[in-house]
Amino acid sequence: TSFIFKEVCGYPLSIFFIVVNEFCERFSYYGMRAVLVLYFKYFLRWDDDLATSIYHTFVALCYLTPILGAIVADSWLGKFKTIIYLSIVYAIGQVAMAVSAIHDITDTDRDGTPDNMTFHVVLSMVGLFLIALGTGGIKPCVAAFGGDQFSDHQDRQRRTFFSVFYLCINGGSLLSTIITPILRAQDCGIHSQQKCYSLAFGVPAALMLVALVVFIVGSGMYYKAEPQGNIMLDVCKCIGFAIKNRYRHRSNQYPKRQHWMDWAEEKYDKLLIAQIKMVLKVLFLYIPLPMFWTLFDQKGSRWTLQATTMNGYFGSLVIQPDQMQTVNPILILTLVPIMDSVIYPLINKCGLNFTPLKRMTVGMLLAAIAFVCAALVQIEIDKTLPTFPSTSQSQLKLLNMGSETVTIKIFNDFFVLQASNEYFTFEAGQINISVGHPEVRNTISLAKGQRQTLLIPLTITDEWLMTDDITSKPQEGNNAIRFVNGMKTAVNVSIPAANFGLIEPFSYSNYSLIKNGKVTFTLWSGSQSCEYSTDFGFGSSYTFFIPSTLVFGPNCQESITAAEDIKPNSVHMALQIPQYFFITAGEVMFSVTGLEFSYSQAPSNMKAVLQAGWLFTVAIGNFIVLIVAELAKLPKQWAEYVLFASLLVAVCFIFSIMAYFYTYIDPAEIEAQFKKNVNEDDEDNKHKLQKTERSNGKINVTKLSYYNMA
Ligand SMILES: N[C@@H](Cc1ccccc1)C(=O)N[C@@H](Cc1ccccc1)C(=O)O
Repeated sequence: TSFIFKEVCGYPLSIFFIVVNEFCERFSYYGMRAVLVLYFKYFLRWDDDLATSIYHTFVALCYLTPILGAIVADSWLGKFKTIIYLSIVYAIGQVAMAVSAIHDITDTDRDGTPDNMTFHVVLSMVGLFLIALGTGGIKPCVAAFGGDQFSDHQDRQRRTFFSVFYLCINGGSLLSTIITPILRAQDCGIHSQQKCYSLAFGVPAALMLVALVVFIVGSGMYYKAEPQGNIMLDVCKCIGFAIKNRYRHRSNQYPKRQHWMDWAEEKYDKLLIAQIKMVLKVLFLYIPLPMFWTLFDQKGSRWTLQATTMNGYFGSLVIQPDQMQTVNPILILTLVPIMDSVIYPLINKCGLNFTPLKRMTVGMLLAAIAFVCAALVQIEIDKTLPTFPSTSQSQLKLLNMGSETVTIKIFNDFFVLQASNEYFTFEAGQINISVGHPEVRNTISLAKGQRQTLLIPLTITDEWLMTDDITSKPQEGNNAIRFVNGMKTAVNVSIPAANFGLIEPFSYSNYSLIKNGKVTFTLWSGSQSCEYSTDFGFGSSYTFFIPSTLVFGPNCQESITAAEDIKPNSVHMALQIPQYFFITAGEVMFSVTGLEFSYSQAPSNMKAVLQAGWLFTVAIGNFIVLIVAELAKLPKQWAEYVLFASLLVAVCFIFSIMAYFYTYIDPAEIEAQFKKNVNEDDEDNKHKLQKTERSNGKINVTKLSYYNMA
């Protein structure tokens, strides 16, 4: 097809539209993904399990649909039209998501909650399906279409293009993962104000429309390779015939052929057979690759969970656990230029031939190192975690509700108690406690596997109270807080985000989860009130004790005592930076190189198909996470990290052997030779090829015979 070819600094101008398109599309995808689980949980009101399963199913679907997009592009519509049509599908999906998040549409009673949840669920599921079809479908086409814009001699420029392409992906995803959570946190609505998911999905929808418009604007400048018929069907038929023919000629009387695909020669074009061999060779090399993604994709799940058990205070800045993920695109934006302009040229200068497959091998090793770092951090975290009772043990803490100190005797040990912060561990089911002078004795039954607090009353002859305490770290960096009322009157405790309710005299509230930062509690007793402020870190649990002597006034700061049930997270989130550094350095070496490798080693009519094969390794990697985590079931998280690191090192070893035997090819050169020779007889053909071999020394005999040209 005809197109206007313009070059800027040796690069086709058309790639400008392609990289801007990719920037907007990735903004759209990652922005929507950043708030998806919260949308399920808080808008659609799904439980955690359903929300995470639907989320992972969606992500997996996004990496399976590239196969569909690639087949349509390479066999039928061509990459350009496939990108246009599937981008429209994608944008419709994003708009459907934005509309599904407008609560006012079905909020007939105007109470701020949707009244017809089915409408919102169905619309958002249709939206997600269209998005998965769109994003996955265009993904292999956009990268390959970008590669198509370069001519055969522009290898260096094409490599730079793939690096810039990767930078745009990460620029877009970085911006959107920062912006959409902010948009979601705004309040919006027509009749009532609610969290603004419609805006958080609306902006990605708008960016997808921008991506589409930018791509269409560049239309006249693209080189558009024509699809060459239903290539995938031909490939399948050709492979099927080769297998059948080989089976038919299995007896020793038939001479062996160099490659099993050569058994298709009786019926199929030699060029097609050669192209299939190229694809199969690369696909075979892909077999170990999913293991890299298995580790890579855990930064979104396991590493974020790890961050929830860490301290996120960076001076006055507080980093939330899921915000640590933005370290990845930030590092990509710095590492890709450093690698391209410093590290790789330096390695070249040292005379080392750092081939794509060697880079990918090093990338895998770096990812394994990242997991060893994660394991070391986990060991540090584990040291700070409380020791919870085993199923045969009980733990007990004592809290003196009176103002006088009391002497307590448990078995034969004496304790002088104001308020205790410590849990004592017991193997026995019952313990004898003697309190005060003269002694009051009591036999306490303890619950196995539980933590409990014994509230010793003001008058020790009164009834003794036992509370059940929290036995796991609060999730997602929250703090679990409760109040014990030691007063003779009921007290109401509230904060803007929670109400602990009315706490009866000598009793206690349930735990409430609150975020980190400074919190001011307001305590009410009748018309009297006072305020108590305190700072919370991440992942702690406290029991606040309101003493009988409390005097209501402007503040009750001095009177209330805090018993620490679980210490706040003390290992700093900055310790995760080395693991992020290594996994991202690994990603640059593995993923950026792999993207370009998949393009450069693919025959011209199957470029998108090989890109889809590359993305398929991501989908398989995600499934392996589920399988290994389910099968291994290791009691310690650090051991699981070490297991994944070891598996990757083993896989990396196998890959390096496979890579050693891989011979790089120039598909364009091989295809050109086939086309040149198509009408010439065998003798003439051989003669010409020998001449080529002598003149450019690039194509070697093994390669010619492998592709059956000689
Ligand atoms: N580094 C990632 C982008 C990212 C952004 C924010 C949080 C985590 C990751 C990236 O470049 N992704 C690329 C390539 C890729 C990586 C993994 C699986 C499939 C593709 C992308 O195209 O999204």
